[in-house]
Amino acid sequence: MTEQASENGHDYRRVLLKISGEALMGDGSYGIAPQMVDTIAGDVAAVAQSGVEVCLVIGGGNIFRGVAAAARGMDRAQGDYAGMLATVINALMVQNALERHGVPTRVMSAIHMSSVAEPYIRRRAVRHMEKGRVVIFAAGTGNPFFTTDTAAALRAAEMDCDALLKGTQVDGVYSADPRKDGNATRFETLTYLDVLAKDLHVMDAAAISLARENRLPIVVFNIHAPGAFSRVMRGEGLFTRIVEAR
Ligand SMILES: Nc1ncnc2c1ncn2[C@@H]1O[C@H](COP(=O)(O)OP(=O)(O)OP(=O)(O)O)[C@@H](O)[C@H]1O
Ligand SMILES: O=c1ccn([C@@H]2O[C@H](COP(=O)(O)O)[C@@H](O)[C@H]2O)c(=O)[nH]1
Repeated sequence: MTEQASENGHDYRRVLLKISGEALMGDGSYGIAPQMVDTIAGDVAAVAQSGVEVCLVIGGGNIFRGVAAAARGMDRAQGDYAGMLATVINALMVQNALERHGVPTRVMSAIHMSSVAEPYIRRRAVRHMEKGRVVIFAAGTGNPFFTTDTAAALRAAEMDCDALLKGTQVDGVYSADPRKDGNATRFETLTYLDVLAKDLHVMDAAAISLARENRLPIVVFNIHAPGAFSRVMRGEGLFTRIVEAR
C-alpha cells in the first residue's frame, strides 16, 4: 500500500482499525454474535502479534444509534450518549475475545467509567501501544452529534497512526450504496475531496475532513471474511484507498 515495507513485514508501523458495530452482529440483525467477535479478534491478534501496533475504535450500530432514536422522538443528545455507551459494551466484548487470543489489551473510554475502563489519556495510550498492547478506544469522542468514524479519525491522528482502516460490511467505496444499488461500481482509489464532492456515504464528512487535514490515508474493506484485516495489511484482497491525490 505504501512503497516502503517496514521491518515487521507490513507496510505500516501503527494503524487504527475501525470496526463497524454492525460487523459484530454476524448474520443477525441486532446485538453481538460471539463467533463473529472471535473471528475478528483472531484477525486483529494475528496483525498485532506480527509486530504492528494496533488500536481499535468499535462502532455501536449493532446496539444503538442516537440518530435513529431521535427519529422516533428521543432527545438527540441523550440518544447519542446511549449510543456511546453501546460502543463500550462492544469494546468489552472485543477486549475479552482478544485476551483469549493471548493479546494484551487496554480499553480507554472517552466517558469516565473507572470500574470498567481507563480514562482516555493520549500519552498513556501511546505508551500502551509502544508496549505491544492493543488499545481499544471506547465511547467515541465522548461528545454527542459525532460518530465513531469521526472518533476513529481523531484517535488515529492523535496516535500518529500511518493509516485508518475501516472494516465494514462492503469491500470498499462504491459510486452508490452497494447494498441498495446493484449497479454501483467500486473505486480502487479516491481522494478525500472525491468522497466529499460525490457525497459518498461510506464515512461521515467530518471524519473524511479530519483525515484530510492530517494526511491520514483511509482504507475501506469488508471485515466479515476471516483474515481480511491481515490481507489488507499486506495489500491483498479488495479495498478502496482514500488519499490526498490519486
Ligand atoms: N458509496 C458507498 N460505498 C460503500 N458503502 C456505502 C456507500 N454509501 C453508503 N454505504 C454504506 O455504508 C456502510 C458503512 O457504514 P457502517 O455500516 O460501517 O457504519 P458505521 O457507522 O461505520 O458502523 P455501525 O455499524 O457501528 O453504525 C456500508 O455498509 C454501506 O452499505
Ligand atoms: O463520538 C461519538 C461517537 C458515537 N456517538 C453515538 O454512538 C452511536 C454509535 O456509533 P456509530 O458510529 O453509529 O457506530 C452513534 O450513532 C451516536 O449516537 C456519539 O454520539 N459520539
